[in-house]
Amino acid sequence: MNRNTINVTIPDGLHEMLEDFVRSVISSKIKSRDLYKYAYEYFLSNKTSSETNLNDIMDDKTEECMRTAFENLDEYENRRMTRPVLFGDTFNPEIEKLVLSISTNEKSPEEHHFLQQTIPTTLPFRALDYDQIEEIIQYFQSYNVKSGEILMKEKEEGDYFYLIQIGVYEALINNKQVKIYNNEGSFGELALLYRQPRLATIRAVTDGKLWRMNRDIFSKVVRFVAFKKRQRHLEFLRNCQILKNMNEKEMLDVADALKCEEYKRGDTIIHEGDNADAMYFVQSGNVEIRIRELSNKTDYIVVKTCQPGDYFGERALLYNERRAATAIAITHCQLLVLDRADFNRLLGSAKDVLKRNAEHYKTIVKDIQNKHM
Ligand SMILES: Nc1ncnc2c1ncn2[C@@H]1O[C@@H]2COP(=O)(O)O[C@H]2[C@H]1O
Repeated sequence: MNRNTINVTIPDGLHEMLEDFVRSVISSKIKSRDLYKYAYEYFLSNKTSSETNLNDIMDDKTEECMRTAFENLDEYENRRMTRPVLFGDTFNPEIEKLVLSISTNEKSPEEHHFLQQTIPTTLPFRALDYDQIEEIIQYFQSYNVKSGEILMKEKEEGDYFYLIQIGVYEALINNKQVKIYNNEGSFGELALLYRQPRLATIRAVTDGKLWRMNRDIFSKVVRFVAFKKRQRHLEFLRNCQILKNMNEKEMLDVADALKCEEYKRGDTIIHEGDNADAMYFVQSGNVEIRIRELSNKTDYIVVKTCQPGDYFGERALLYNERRAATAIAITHCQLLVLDRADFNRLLGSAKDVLKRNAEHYKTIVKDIQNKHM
């Protein structure tokens, strides 16, 4: 063999992987300066999702949820989206375009309006913007149902996700009714999200009208929503002073762990004296931090007004104590919530920064109280 010849083996799939990446860069119009960042996120999300199978997502939390599901489907539905949605497929940011080759069907203005109003309130689609909702409306197809029709059967493979416009539907497990949908709600996403057999049978109790989306499109749309959510959280975290020493991977982990909560003006988010289970980042709106006033001159004093980018609720987690103050939404607010387990697992050295900042709280309260005297 010629001494200058090097024997190389090109792994199967390398060519396609690079080709997909290049196509994605071009179609997403990535600028030169963003190339590394984009590549990092692109390969990381592909890696994470291609390494994930049903066993990975069936962790303790999910298993516990599944068990609960058989007893109480409602409870499961409330909790099912509290963890990041993961799939066996590789994620491709090209789905951003949602160019999907299925026949779409025309909608009347009333139908369009119904979908426009209902989609954002449906769990799998909550993170979508107005434009994206407009885009996915076209992939819903109407489906008229007759009373008694079985829409899906327990233990069978999932085919469609359904959104209810009209009609009453019952969910049955082992022929026992576990839930009733009365002219609103959605069903059929669990089997599609988790690649598992249907957990329940759904039967129409009355004639009705549904909107449905097939498995492939649903999974693309939901992965797109998860991708968008991650991007949005990352963007927010990159501007957080307390996290500025974190590397990109650590920040991605935090981004995935965050859960978005909305509060109306006047809502109490946490209450002084309560046990603590999470900390909060203010994504939009303002939150007032109030402490009960013991001198009785006022009911409470305002120790801080949190702006977008600020955080609160970390102190009780840091010191394993009860809440030292009450937090009230003084405008409509969107908050990013990090629960206790993720706080302990993911914040690392950022906790030292939080501790240093929390050391000033007592002085701040004293200063304010002195001003009130
Ligand atoms: N001066 C302050 N004293 C106590 N808590 C404060 C103060 N300013 C802001 N806070 C926040 O209010 C939160 C109430 O819940 P925690 O005690 O978990 O954490 C507290 C802090 O994040």
